Amino acid sequence: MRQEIITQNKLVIKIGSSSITHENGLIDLWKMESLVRQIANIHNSGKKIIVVSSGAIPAGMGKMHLSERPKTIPEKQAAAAVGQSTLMHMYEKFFSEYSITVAQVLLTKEDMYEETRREHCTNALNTLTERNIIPIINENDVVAIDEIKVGDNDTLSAEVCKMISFECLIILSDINGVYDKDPRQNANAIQISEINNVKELDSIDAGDSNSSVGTGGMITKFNAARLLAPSKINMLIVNSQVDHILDRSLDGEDLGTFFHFSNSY
Ligand SMILES: Nc1ncnc2c1ncn2[C@@H]1O[C@H](COP(=O)(O)OP(=O)(O)O)[C@@H](O)[C@H]1O
Ligand SMILES: N[C@@H](CCC(=O)OP(=O)(O)O)C(=O)O
Repeated sequence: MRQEIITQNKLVIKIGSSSITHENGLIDLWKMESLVRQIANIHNSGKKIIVVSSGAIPAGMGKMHLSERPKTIPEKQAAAAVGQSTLMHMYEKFFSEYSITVAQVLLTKEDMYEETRREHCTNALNTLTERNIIPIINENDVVAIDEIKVGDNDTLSAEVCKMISFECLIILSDINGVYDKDPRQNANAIQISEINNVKELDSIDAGDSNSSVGTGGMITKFNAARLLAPSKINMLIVNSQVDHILDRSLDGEDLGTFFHFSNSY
């Protein structure tokens, strides 16, 4: 079942904040460089890639020397504004080493759910990928206040994957995959290799994030899975810190948790 990923050529890769930042929010250059190199290599192999990257608020937090994640809306907006440009600057720098052009795409909830805007957005993303440019998407946190926010990039990346009919969403996280309960709270938690039906999610204890930079934990990853299942789109959650994680996952190695939805639902 897992082998199906080998033949999938249209991938959305979602990068969680912890996969590219230090706990203090500043960009972790080794982590980002390693992920960019792997993504560039997959891109060179001919697959279509869209990146959804978190990290603007932590990066802004780091650059503004804030000791903790901002709580008020204006502070979050300010941190996102500072951090987003830092994030893109670093992606530009690393991808340009492999002669790959990237494009910043900032989305709001209306772009996902309002028909005309959704269509415009789909056209823009298709044009970029057809021209071999890698779109790097984030929520537009500077203008999206709580009531009009998607709120987390697990959900956003699933919506993007559906919108452009890509085949698989790969979520790069700080954990090896899904466990039957949060392994950071339960030492005896057992990892799950494959989920074949969305109903299986109901019996798993999905908790919130435990890190200073993450949003939503496993709760929002399960939301993403529930969005993808009816469209028969697969999903994979893997630990971004495992050596050569993307290459190995795309070779069909049994890493992380594979949500095999293409034949189910
Ligand atoms: N059942 C579960 N299996 C695995 N991780 C879980 C589970 N429930 C909660 N979590 C938490 O979800 C976290 C990953 O989500 P998050 O903190 O948002 O990080 P990221 O932004 O890197 O995806 C894990 O570090 C873990 O603490
Ligand atoms: N849009 C926010 C990211 C929100 C989010 O979902 O974060 P994460 O749980 O680290 O993927 C930012 O750029 O900081």
